[in-house]
Amino acid sequence: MKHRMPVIIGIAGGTGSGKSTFTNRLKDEFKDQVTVIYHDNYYRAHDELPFEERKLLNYDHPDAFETELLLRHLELLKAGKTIECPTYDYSRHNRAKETMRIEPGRVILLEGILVLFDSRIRDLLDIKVFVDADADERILRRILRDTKERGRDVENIVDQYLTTVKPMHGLYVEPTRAFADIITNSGMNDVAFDLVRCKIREILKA
Ligand SMILES: Nc1ncnc2c1ncn2[C@@H]1O[C@H](COP(=O)(O)OP(=O)(O)O)[C@@H](O)[C@H]1O
Ligand SMILES: Nc1ccn([C@@H]2O[C@H](COP(=O)(O)O)[C@@H](O)[C@H]2O)c(=O)n1
Repeated sequence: MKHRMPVIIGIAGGTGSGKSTFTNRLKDEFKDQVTVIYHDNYYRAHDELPFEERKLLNYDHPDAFETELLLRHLELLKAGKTIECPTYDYSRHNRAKETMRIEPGRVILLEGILVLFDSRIRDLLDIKVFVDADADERILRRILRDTKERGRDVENIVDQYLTTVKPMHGLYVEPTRAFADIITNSGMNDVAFDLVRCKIREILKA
């Protein structure tokens, strides 16, 4: 049977905006019919640096990501090939040893703060979503999440937010809203969810 190119849906937005919430709702709905790729898994490996230096790096600048690898992987998936996706360990600020095999599916969700930043990635996206939320809500959510799930303490989260997360958001994340086809005010917004859900159903039926 002829291979059909996967449709790639980019889900962008600031930290804590609700990207994963939105993505997970779609994954729950479509299960194995959609594949999720987390941009965070493409953070560069920094085995050459000790932990104390890795924790001070700027993780909100586009250069923090290995974009060439992500591009290559998206091209391979588009060509119907399987990829070995890297995985990331936030508690060590480094790429993990394990990789994840990803088979080419009909629909790929690509989620991350900067998935709409690079024009080469953007060109591979068929639908672009930007999840929006007020900065105060985002940082509060991040504090709760990162202390529970990413092995961080509040002092470190606040310091990182003020030195890199907030300024990079204004410079690199926020401007990509202009590229979005759909802007939603929350990952829990049912209308936006329904729009994307209908679109995916249509693609899977075709
Ligand atoms: N609309 C919302 N109302 C309340 N909590 C939310 C909402 N959206 C997300 N959250 C919570 O905030 C945290 C961060 O959301 P998440 O979807 O992981 O954001 P992102 O992937 O954009 O960083 C999670 O714990 C999530 O459950
Ligand atoms: N070692 C790292 C790598 C990334 N981050 C932060 O993750 C944020 C992106 O993930 P979201 O789920 O919040 O969208 C980004 O803002 C980085 O600052 C980190 O803290 N440490």
